[in-house]
Amino acid sequence: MKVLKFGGTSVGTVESINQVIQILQENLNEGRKIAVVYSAMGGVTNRLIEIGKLAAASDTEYLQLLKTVEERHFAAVRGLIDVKNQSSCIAKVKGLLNELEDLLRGVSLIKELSARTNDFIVSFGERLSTTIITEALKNRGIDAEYLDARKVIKTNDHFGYAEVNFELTNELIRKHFAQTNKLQCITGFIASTIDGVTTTLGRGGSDYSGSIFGAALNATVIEIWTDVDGMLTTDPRKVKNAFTIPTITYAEAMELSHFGAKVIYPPSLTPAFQKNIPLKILNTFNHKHEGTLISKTANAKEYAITGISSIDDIALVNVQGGGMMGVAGVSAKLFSILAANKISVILISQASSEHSICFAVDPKAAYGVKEILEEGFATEISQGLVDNISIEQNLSVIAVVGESMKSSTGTSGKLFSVLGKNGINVVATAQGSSELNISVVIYKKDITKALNAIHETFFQVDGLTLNLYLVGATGLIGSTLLRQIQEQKDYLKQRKNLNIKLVGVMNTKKMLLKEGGINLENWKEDLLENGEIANIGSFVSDVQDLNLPYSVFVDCTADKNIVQYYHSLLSSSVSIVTPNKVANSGKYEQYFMLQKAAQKHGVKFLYETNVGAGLPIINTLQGLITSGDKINKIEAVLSGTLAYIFNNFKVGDRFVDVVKEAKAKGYTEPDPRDDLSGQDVARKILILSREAGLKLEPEDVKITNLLNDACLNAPTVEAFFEELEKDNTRFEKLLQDAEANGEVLRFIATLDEDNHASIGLKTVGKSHPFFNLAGSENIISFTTERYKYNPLVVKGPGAGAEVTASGVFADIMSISSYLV
Ligand SMILES: NC(=O)C1=CN([C@@H]2O[C@H](COP(=O)(O)OP(=O)(O)OC[C@H]3O[C@@H](n4cnc5c(N)ncnc54)[C@H](OP(=O)(O)O)[C@@H]3O)[C@@H](O)[C@H]2O)C=CC1
Ligand SMILES: N[C@@H](CC=O)C(=O)O
Ligand code: NA
Repeated sequence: MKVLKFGGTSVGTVESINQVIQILQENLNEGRKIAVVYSAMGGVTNRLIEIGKLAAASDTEYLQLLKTVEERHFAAVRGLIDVKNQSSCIAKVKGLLNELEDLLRGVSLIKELSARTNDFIVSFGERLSTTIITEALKNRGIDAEYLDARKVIKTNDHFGYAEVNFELTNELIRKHFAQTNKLQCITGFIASTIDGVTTTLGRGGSDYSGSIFGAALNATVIEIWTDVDGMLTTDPRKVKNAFTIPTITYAEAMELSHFGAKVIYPPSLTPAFQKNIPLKILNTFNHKHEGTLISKTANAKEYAITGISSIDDIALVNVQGGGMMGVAGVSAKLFSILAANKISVILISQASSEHSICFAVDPKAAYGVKEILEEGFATEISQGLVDNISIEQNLSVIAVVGESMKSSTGTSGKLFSVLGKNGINVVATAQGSSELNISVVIYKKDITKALNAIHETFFQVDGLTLNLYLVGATGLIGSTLLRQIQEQKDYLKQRKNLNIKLVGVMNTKKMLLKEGGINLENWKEDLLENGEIANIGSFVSDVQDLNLPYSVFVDCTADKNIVQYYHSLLSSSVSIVTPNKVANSGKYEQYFMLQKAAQKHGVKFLYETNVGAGLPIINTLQGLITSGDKINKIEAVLSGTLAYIFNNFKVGDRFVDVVKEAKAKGYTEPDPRDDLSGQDVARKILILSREAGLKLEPEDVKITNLLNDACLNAPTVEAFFEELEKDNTRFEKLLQDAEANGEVLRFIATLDEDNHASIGLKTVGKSHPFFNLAGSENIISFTTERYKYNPLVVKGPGAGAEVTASGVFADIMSISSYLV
């Protein structure tokens, strides 16, 4: 024998009831013996409760609502049963509705609605749906019979949540089934007292009915048919990669549903669990899907956890007091007060110092709880043993559930690390000693982010996803970066199980954000066609409001204003990667604050390309410092542009043409004067000095500038080129003088032994290590305590789109390995 139970949505419409009939027909075709329990049509129970209340208030609107209930059931009859057979079913339905109407008239006359009457009113929901389905089955030639569960399920008179007399109920069910071979169509949710007064079975009522019948009949399985594909790893409305858990234990299912998984209400399935009858959660609307099998022992698990559930809205009550320490009985008293007042506690956490106990309750109950406790602990409060009962609202709880936690280590470590790296503050935590569940209380605003991050980390269904926001997307570095990511996408997916999802792009004119991701193949057209007017302030707030896990903000501009948003982004746990040097070369205080903000919020602020583009300079320097070395001196060629210019400028050439060439090759700053004025190199040596541990300010760097005032003050880049053309002889002379001595021109940055930073144009001879540089090559020589006699040297192309974008890309990649 198999017991099937169909919920409200499964019997909610003609189409869905047809699905139900098909499922039953398939079972019968296979020769299975089945019994079937039905809920009321979806929404009808609530409607009946509303109607009852209106009637008790003598509000005649109940009659209109009753009409809609009536119409819905008649429509079902018309849709399910052939015209020639409809009349007897219509008569039955009409009979029930008349009875209900009489009852409601009585309620409206006496203006009173007891729990007992309410149970009777709602019982019509299941009686109507089951009557219609039974007739529909008969109409299709199935030998079905209506069974009003009130005949066999016997309870006490706790109306609304009646308790079952199992001895009597089991006997009546068995007796009834022994007498009939017809397919039993059973009303869920309802029962009656021994005297025949209608009762209901409380929350999860129809599941409970299914379980009662399954247990009484020793069913091989109880199938709970609903509108989802079984129990999911987490809430699919919040996490799109949630998937069906194929097998789960009773205990896990209990835990998951205690913390909000709404598919079933396991306490109501206890009769089945006690008899070790497996349960299946199946989808009426996708009936070939395997669903979830709930049994005593589940199959070996692929993952460290089984599922994640959450309650969006909870409040924490914190009872605190120095006097609680070592005073026996405070928590006993606390929980007996809560129990006496029927306050249901979602989670409890007590510090081992016993200084405070906090517990989670429904937010609606929280202030009532505070009052009750203040009254209950009045003496302790007056004696100073309990000094504070406080409430914190706007919280959510997440429970990570799984029996495998018992046998594997590191689950909680991983959980807290995921939360930490995504800047999700844990307000309270509890772990059951059964090691079946770890619960964390977090701020409500972080719930979706937390569920996604935890789900991605533990299940890695579709790999881990970095959410990327790029400002400066249409620029040289930005667009090269997007092309490189696009080219590398498949490799990252296959080899690293990593996705880079471009969520936002922006330039000076437009901005575009898509939570689901912007296609890397046509992002430019998309931005142009669908982008809104650019506004960096609202772009940043959108990033913060989306609050996606593993977020990285990439600034590929040379803009000064964007930098003011860095701190706020890092504080919202968004990592930053940037080739833009402005943030790190402004006031020392700003540089320092950004470093601190990243550390504090568990995110990364990476800027390898600030110096020498993709060359590993910042990382090398950081490695030296963190491993305890001390920098004595840095000497470097740090401008790709100036290196290129002085490698290619020949006597007889126009200096301005070589500068234009460097620009065309993508080496210069958006405004090449930043390079020629020494500004760009000054920024770089300042950043290196700071990385080396010095608190230098921009004005501490001594600059020898290459440009005259006319060039510096030219209003546009074009006008600057015109001025530069006029200054050709000066550059030619510099070159001729150098060549006369067999030397070359090099723009060199130095941090000397006395911690003085300076930059300027120098001539170097053949024996100097900087003599042989080609193209846009940079060279950085670190003399340190450990590299005292022979400096550590990094050399290679230090500018250009490909090498810079790949340096930015490498920083993004290093964030991914830190986060996972
Ligand atoms: N070129 C190189 O070799 C290296 C460059 N860098 C650094 O990389 C950064 C980018 O350089 P590069 O790509 O050459 O510069 P580009 O001028 O080519 O690109 C700059 C991009 O930033 C956008 N932008 C500028 N201001 C804003 C703003 N306020 N809001 C939104 N978008 C803005 C521009 O938009 P729009 O397209 O609308 O103009 C453009 O897309 C610079 O900071 C540079 O110092 C670092 C190392 C090496
Ligand atoms: N304009 C810069 C680019 C790298 O920072 C340079 O020329 O080095
Ligand atoms: Na670099």
